Amino acid sequence: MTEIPNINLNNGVHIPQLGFGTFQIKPADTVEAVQRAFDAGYRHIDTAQMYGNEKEVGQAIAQSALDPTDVFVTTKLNNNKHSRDDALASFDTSLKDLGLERVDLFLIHWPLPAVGNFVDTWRAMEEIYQSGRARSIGVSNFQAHHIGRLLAETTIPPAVNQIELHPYLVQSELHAYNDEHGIATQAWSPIAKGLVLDDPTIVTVALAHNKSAAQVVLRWQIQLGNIVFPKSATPARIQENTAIFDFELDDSEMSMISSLDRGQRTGPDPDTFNYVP
Ligand SMILES: NC(=O)C1=CN([C@@H]2O[C@H](COP(=O)(O)OP(=O)(O)OC[C@H]3O[C@@H](n4cnc5c(N)ncnc54)[C@H](OP(=O)(O)O)[C@@H]3O)[C@@H](O)[C@H]2O)C=CC1
Ligand SMILES: O=C1CO[C@H](CO)[C@@H](O)[C@@H]1O
Repeated sequence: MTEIPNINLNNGVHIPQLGFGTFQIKPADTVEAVQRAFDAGYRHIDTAQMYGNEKEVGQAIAQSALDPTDVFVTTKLNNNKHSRDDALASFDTSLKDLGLERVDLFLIHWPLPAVGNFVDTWRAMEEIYQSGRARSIGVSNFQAHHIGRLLAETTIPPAVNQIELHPYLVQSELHAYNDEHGIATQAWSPIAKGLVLDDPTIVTVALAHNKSAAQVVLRWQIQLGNIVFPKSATPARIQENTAIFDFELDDSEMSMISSLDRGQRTGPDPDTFNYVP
């Protein structure tokens, strides 16, 4: 595998542009899956308090031959932890479960507009950042108007905005907004949970490059400058999803894939999602 490139975040921290997603990997399967990911060359793991597998991600890191500082670890604040005290306490629990002294990136998982306190939650994230125990802080599922409030009312700009983004939900405007404010875009469900893999345009481009549809979509993401962390519990796919740095899509192929946009979400709409467990 060619080396995975890094993206330089707005605070100078480097993040590998390709990582490994762990949503819906059962705790009992997580150590093995993450270990396979390390063996395949991934050095960036995306987890969340919500996924219930932080302990197992931590075990995989501890059991590997890697120095923990060589693995970029992201976790996310759960929706029922938005108050300052809960945010600080749950962050401590995440560190304990992961077995780490610090994480590389800590995100607010959802803005929860009806709950209405994400600006205060962000101030707790700033405290965590200032304590040095999260090398970077960011947001997930924030729309431009949510980020606008953070930029206007708080001190530290988010390093990333992690949003649903794939060929059926290209998010050009939000991506441009993130760029304009120096915020890196992370694409969750980068292959739309598999939904886009039978698309005839993607299949045609894949055939032209002798690559799989998933590899072509991930390559499209990389060339857009997005940070991706496809999830797979299948050993061959974990490997396959890394083989995306030995070919390039031309401008016309990039446009063909981007033009598949149909504003189709596979997950909740951030403006109306207010679920608190
Ligand atoms: N911030 C947020 O709100 C969210 C963040 N995320 C993060 O993003 C990560 C990725 O998103 P996710 O929703 O998992 O969706 P993905 O777009 O990564 O798709 C995962 C699905 O695609 C399958 N798959 C993976 N690779 C291939 C391949 N090469 N060929 C065919 N099928 C493949 C997997 O199957 P199999 O496992 O059986 O191989 C799985 O069913 C999550 O794991 C999580 O870390 C996700 C959702 C929301
Ligand atoms: O991270 C997550 C995994 O996917 C779920 C369903 O799409 C999301 O709600 C959640 O944010």
